Amino acid sequence: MKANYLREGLLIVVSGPSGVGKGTVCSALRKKMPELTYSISATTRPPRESEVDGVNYFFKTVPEFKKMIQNDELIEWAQYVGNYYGTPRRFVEETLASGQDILLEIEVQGAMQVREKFPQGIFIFLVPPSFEDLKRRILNRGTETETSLAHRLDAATDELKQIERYDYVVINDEVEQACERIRAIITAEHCRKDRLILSE
Ligand SMILES: Nc1nc2c(ncn2[C@@H]2O[C@H](COP(=O)(O)OP(=O)(O)O)[C@@H](O)[C@H]2O)c(=O)[nH]1
Ligand SMILES: Nc1ncnc2c1ncn2[C@@H]1O[C@H](COP(=O)(O)OP(=O)(O)O)[C@@H](O)[C@H]1O
Repeated sequence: MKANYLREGLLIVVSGPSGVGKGTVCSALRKKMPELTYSISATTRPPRESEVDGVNYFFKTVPEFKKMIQNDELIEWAQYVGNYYGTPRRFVEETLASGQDILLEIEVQGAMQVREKFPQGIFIFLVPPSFEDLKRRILNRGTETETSLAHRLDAATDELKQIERYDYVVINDEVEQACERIRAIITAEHCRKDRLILSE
C-alpha cells in the first residue's frame, strides 16, 4: 500500500464557492505549473459562449450523464444549481498511476466524495476575502441570471461552513498570490512524500 502511494502522483483538489475564483486561479496555476495535469469534468450545464467541449468540460445530456453514473465512470458527481457535474474516473486513475500530479477543480459536495475515496489527496479550500467580494465577482463575471446568482450565493453560505474539512485554506485576494500559495502547498506536499520515501 505504502509503496503504491509513493509511486503515484498527487491528487490535488481545489474547491470553494462559485465565483471565488477557482477557474481563474487554476488556469493561472496551470501556466505556472505546466507539469500539473488537469481533470476535465463532465457536466449537463449548457456551454457558455467561450467554452469548448473537451477543453473546459465534456458537455453531456442528462441521459448521457446518468449513463456515466450507472457505468461507474465517475469518481464523484454532484447536482449543483440544477445541473450535474462529475469527474471522469479513468483519466484521474491513469494520471496518478503514471506518477503525474492531477488537479481537480470541483464544488464542495464532490470534494468530500473524493476525500472518502482518496484519503491521501490534498484538499484546498479557496475563500474570498469577504462575502461582498464574492457577490461582486459573480456579478462582474456577467454569466448568471438573477435567480442563478441568488442560488449560487445561497450555496456559498453553506459551502463556506465546510472549511474545517479541508487540509488548507487559501484566501483569493490577488490571483497571483493565491496561485503562489497553492504552488507552495504542492511543493511542501512533494517534500512530505520525499521524507516518507527516504525514511523507509
Ligand atoms: N462535484 C463536481 N463539481 C464540479 C465539477 N466540475 C466543476 N464543478 C463545480 O461546479 C460548480 C459550477 O461550475 P460552473 O457551472 O462551471 O460555474 P462557475 O464555477 O461558477 O464558473 C463550480 O463550483 C465548479 O467548481 C465536477 O466534476 N464535480
Ligand atoms: N483575486 C481576484 N480578485 C478579483 N477578481 C477575481 C479574483 N479571482 C477571480 N476574480 C474574478 O471573479 C470572477 C469569478 O471567477 P471564476 O474564476 O469564474 O470563479 P469560480 O470558478 O470559482 O466560479 C471572474 O470574473 C474573475 O475574473
